[in-house]
Amino acid sequence: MTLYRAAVMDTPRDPLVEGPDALRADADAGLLVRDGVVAARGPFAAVAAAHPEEEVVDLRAGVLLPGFVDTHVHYPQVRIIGGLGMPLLDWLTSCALPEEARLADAAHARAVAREFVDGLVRAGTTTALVFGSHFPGATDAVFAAAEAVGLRMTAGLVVGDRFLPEPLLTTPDAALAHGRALLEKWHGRGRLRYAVTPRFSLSTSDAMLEACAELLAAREDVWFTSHLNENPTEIEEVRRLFPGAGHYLDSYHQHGLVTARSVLAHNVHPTAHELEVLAGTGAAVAHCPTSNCSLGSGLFPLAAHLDAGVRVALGSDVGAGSGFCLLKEGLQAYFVQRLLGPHGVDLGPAALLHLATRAGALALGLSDQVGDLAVGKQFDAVWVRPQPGTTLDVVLRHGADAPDALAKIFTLGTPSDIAVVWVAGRTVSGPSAPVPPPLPLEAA
Ligand SMILES: O=c1[nH]c(=O)c2nc[nH]c2[nH]1
Ligand SMILES: [Zn+2]
Repeated sequence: MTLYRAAVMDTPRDPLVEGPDALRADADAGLLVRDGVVAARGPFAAVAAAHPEEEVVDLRAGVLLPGFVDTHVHYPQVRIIGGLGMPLLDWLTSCALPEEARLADAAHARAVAREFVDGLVRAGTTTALVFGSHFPGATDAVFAAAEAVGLRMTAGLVVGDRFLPEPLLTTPDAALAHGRALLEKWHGRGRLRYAVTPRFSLSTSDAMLEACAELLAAREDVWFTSHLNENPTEIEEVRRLFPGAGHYLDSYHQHGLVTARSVLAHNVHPTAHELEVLAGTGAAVAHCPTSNCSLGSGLFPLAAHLDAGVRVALGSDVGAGSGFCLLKEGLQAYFVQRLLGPHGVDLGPAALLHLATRAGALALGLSDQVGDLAVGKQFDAVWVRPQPGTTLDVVLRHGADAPDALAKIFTLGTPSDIAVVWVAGRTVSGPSAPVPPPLPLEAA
């Protein structure tokens, strides 16, 4: 057992519903961790007195937060982060899809999988819903990389049978067979789960979406993820391709793909009826603010989602998004709501923390395990500890109170300020993280 002593902040209650007081901030907390689980929590003096024999790890030089939960991120796109200046469909054609085709090469895919998982944990992400690759071998590689590091990951084979470059195309039968094999191998293994992942309606025929439905029905605890209402040109094209669908969401819903185990990314341009269906089914939306800004997709209507009762969490959407760190996504979400003026939601620091942690856990059906640091939860945590003398270090030393410190962390924090990351009590990034094996590049 280990007794961590730290300033701890988390949001077991929802600040978007209950207001800023929902931030739980303990200036000098003791968290006793046994077998990767928070076994006791309270004022440090009280927990230490009750467990005098435990080794104490003193983290008071920084702030301890729950591990971040990224609800939308693309594994094959790590190396193309930063492709600026294009709207969605141009960016896909000239930037993302050519790079994704390179994952046909197994050694390349393994290297990218390692870079991807490493990028996530260095940024403090301990749980992620991941778009895999169009290639079964490459998707297998990202599961293996996540398992090796210990990342809590839900992912799946990305499938499509139109719009894509030829090497990325598949058929409904092949998608089903490959998806089933990956699901049987990885779903429920350790912290890994499978998500049925059609790329987006634009790249999937009704027959492909029917194959997705068949795979989703294979096991009751399998997840579903895809894209929705990201860009006006995309939406228009989906309307043309699915004349029988009432709207974009309907192209999935008609096949039974929209449920409480569905996470749809973006939804920047929803109709009122789509919000109603999302709320009614319990499906969640992954809000990807840096991606939406970078591709010029639009300003996310968070208020309309919340008013309709739709669950929303954050996604980095790497590689259209500008990096893995959910602190940056939180800040960008805040900026976007400010730009919406009277139509924006007032996102205080507690709301940003919730969106980056517990909201993601809720969206992924994992809130009984992760998302906050209550007793009984897994010790998935990040220690924000800026290097002495950095601007974040300076402003934290002159902060007023806990919400103020949290606002500063979201404003200035980067992966280099995240000193240690734990998943289930084990260090996955930081000084004592296991050194990963060498890249298998010689196999190329
Ligand atoms: O932001 C996005 N990134 C993608 O890779 C993608 N594919 C379909 N739609 C998409 N949107
Ligand atoms: Zn995406």
